[in-house]
Amino acid sequence: MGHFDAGGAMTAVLKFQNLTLGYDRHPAVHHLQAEIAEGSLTAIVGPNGAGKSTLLKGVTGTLTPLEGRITFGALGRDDIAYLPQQSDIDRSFPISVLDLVAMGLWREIGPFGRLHPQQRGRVADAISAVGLTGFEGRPIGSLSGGQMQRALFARVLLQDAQLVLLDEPFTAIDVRTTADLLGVVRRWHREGRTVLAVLHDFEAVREYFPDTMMLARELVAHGPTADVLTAENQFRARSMAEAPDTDAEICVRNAA
Ligand SMILES: Nc1ncnc2c1ncn2[C@@H]1O[C@H](COP(=O)(O)OP(=O)(O)OP(=O)(O)O)[C@@H](O)[C@H]1O
Repeated sequence: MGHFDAGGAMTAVLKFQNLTLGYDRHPAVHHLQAEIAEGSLTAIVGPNGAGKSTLLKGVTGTLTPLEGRITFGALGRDDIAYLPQQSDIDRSFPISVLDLVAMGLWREIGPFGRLHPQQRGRVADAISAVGLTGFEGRPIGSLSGGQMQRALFARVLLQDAQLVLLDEPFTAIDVRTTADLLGVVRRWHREGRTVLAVLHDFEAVREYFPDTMMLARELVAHGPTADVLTAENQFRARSMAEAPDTDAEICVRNAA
């Protein structure tokens, strides 16, 4: 479960090698070189449009690199649980909280499988762990934003993945719900899972996330949170993000 092997070397769960990701050949993340240690709890921060969500989409495989690559240590890509931004989720889909959460067992039961009693118990445990007992039959469209986020966390809990990706999990979520869900994140960390979370609240990052990666299209800094969240790095990130994007087409830097 540790970050380091017997020789003290870091065990990487994920490696970004000269990674460029983008849309229609317009890069959003440039030439990223970084490694994510097994069991680490890392916040991804940076200004709007910095490429944070794009990076997570690269890890899930939704986006194929324009250049460079992403490699997975001992893990396969199917050992990832991903919580997208709330805005990317279709709440009009007519399913209950129970069905949404039970989708976390999809790998075990397949698309049309029935839940065994033992699996029903695990679904109930996950719903209880996020404080949603009593909401099982509610259509997801009737939930508040915070209740929906609790349900999505329960689904991730059931997925039992070694790598957990969270995209702005606490945006527009109240203090109490955030505290409860941060408890779930700490549990994953204690269990030795690797967690990457896109966050905007630096106070929460300082308090709960030992490591931070700061992006502004390019990597600004990556390492222990106190070393990364400096005023100087924040200033650099802002000026990099505000600079006009001269990469109208695929970036050719380092290509020569
Ligand atoms: N589907 C898309 N098609 C085209 N461009 C996109 C798409 N999604 C994102 N982009 C662009 O890629 C860049 C990075 O976007 P991304 O969503 O990764 O930023 P972010 O750091 O997550 O920002 P925020 O903090 O605002 O959520 C932005 O310039 C954005 O406009």
